[in-house]
Amino acid sequence: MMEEIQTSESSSDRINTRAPKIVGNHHGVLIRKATKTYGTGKKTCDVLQGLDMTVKRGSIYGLLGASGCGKTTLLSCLVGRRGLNSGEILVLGHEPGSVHSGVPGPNVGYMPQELALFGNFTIKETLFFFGGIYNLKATFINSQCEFLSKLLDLPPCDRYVKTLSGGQQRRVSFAVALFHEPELLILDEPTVGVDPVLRHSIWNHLVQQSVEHGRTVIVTTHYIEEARQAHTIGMMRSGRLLVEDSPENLLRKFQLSSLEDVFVQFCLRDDGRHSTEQLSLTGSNTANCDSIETVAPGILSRERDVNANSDNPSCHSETASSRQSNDIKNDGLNSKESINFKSIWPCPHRLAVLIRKNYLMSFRNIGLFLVTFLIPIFQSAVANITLGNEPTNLRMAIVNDEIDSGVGRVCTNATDCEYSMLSCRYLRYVSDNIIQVPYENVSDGIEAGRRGHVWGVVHFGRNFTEEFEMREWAVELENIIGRRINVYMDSSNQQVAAFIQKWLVDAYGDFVKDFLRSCGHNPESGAMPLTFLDPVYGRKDTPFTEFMAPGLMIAIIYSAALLLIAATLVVEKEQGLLDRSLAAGVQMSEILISNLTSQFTTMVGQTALIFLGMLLIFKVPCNGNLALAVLITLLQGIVGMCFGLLIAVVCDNMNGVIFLTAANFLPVFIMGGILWPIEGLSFYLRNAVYCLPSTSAIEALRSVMTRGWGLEKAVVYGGVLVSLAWISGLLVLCLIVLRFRKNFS
Ligand SMILES: Nc1ncnc2c1ncn2[C@@H]1O[C@H](COP(=O)(O)OP(=O)(O)OP(=O)(O)O)[C@@H](O)[C@H]1O
Repeated sequence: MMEEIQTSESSSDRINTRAPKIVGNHHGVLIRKATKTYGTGKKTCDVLQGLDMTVKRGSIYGLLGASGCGKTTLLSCLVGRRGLNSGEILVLGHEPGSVHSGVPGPNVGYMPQELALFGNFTIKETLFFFGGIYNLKATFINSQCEFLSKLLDLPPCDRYVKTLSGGQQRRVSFAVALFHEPELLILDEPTVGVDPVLRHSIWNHLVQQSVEHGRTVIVTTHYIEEARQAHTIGMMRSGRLLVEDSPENLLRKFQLSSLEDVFVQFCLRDDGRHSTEQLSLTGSNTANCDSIETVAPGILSRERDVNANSDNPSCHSETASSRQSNDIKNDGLNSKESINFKSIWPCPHRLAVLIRKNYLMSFRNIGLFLVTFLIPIFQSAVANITLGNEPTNLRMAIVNDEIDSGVGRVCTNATDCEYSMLSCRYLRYVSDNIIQVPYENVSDGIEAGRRGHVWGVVHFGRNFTEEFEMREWAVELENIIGRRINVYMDSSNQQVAAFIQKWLVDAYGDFVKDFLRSCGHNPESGAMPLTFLDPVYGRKDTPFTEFMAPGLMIAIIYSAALLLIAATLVVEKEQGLLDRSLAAGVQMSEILISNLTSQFTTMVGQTALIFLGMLLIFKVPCNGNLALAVLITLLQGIVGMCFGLLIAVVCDNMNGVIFLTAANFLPVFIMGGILWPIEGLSFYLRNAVYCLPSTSAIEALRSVMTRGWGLEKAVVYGGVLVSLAWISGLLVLCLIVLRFRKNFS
């Protein structure tokens, strides 16, 4: 069946841009003196310790070893996802990552331990995604889909991956590694969670691939006995290969019936530092890494016993380096291959496939898609509804000693020029936002304030009106005190206290003017000789929302862009999707660009909605050029995306993303002048906050929206330039971190 398909889908139908076939090398994989370390300082973990490995081209190599001995690390080095600290690797005759290797790329099929599948894709879409990365033709992908469905007993190809059982998903993952018919298959535990019948058929297929098609297969498994079907078995322990031989030879030499027993024998010898013939076949090395806690089923307990019997688990010195040096020369390990700059340049067809994937993922998750747009609208609505409004229903205790009903001193609604109960007349001018609650005396009012029943006490003396009447000639201190309105405030809430204070002062001005008018005087004669005329910019009563709106809009767009891109990439990282894509030949720069592109369209939509809401629903004016305001906001969104990219390349899990996003938000926006003017900061801090990514842009947007300024003003073009500088700086930083992490991860 397989042959039929391969014949019918011959070369012209298949891969358009496969890497050139490697000729003249009889090794599928050759590794010499590989060392790999994780961490630094005291936390250093030596995972590979001078490991040597030889995999014949066209053979199946079963890599066995306890959990944590470094198998996955070794495989990730083979596919070019990690670099060695020292030592050398040749894959299909070339260094992984070199121009002609096709690894990472179409020459390798990599099945990581994680599922590494897009849950919202169908099986067919999954194959088409990876097929697109390899630039395969649709007819070939379709035929492979049909063939592998039968071979691996896959559900119908239009089933969504997330709806499949665990075992079915693993088979799809296996199919993804196989379907483009790579030269080299690297399979990290492909048979986990697969039933025995299917496991049998998978191994048969692997044998067929190697025997009939000359493909090289490296497979790790915890089911040691199934590895009997491999041509060579490598038994790995603590970052070294204990032995490398055919299963038959191993069983014969030890006169044992199971490979599991052979493995235990090797572990025992390793721990006992016995130099055996078998051990001398490979170059074994030095120190042990960390403790290996779990091992494969069946050998777990025995491995533990072995370790328990050993006083000193460190390992042997090497033996077979002379044999290897010949191999190294023959295989050209010493000649470093250059990494062509062109090969890391983004490739248009892969970019297109990645961008399409991003859009498809967004549309498939319709809930998330809607939330992506609704959250910014919701946030701006909440901010507009809750911030900047005047507080209402504020209870104030009124202690009016003028009132004495026993002698007829009661409040009236008098509006004429009569000096009578002026305290009551003043209170009529106090804003309705204040609820006036009469109290008998000042101490009761203050006690009510202490209990939180009122926001303060307004006290009028018994002779308030009389002293007010005498004001023209009242120069004695007691007259002045007598006409005072004494206010005791609960100033625990600075905003509320400030409002009440303003309303009481305003009420006094209105009261005096009205009284003077009723007495035939010019009302302005009682006004303060300080007048605020029409403002240069803004309005006399500019609401707080207008001050806050520019910062708020930037904050919403910036943080949404940051979180979305960081979360998307880190989730792909966590699920192994990123590793699989990179092993398929996708460049990290392509992943970054494709994410920037697809997230940009989302951000444009979010920006449009926020501007519509702010301008049309919440009536925030934009006195300047609207296009300029949108540009400044979008640039800040891109800054947020670049920050998100940086967070994604630094963090390996969502906890890190959440932590860094939260840590980033507060300083950027609170110090950036979104809620409080930065003029309120100390001199040094005020200059320092301009180094934050959003401070200048918020000022620029505020100047455009409220002052109507344009790009000719330094504040405005400064905001644009600072955003551009941050974008470039963050992208460069991303690339540096990526290079650093590739070399040191
Ligand atoms: N990114 C990393 N940073 C630090 N240590 C790591 C990292 N990845 C793996 N390790 C450590 O390296 C050692 C080898 O891990 P690796 O995943 O290669 O083992 P393995 O043989 O594949 O195990 P298993 O069979 O359980 O998958 C382990 O001790 C692991 O904790």
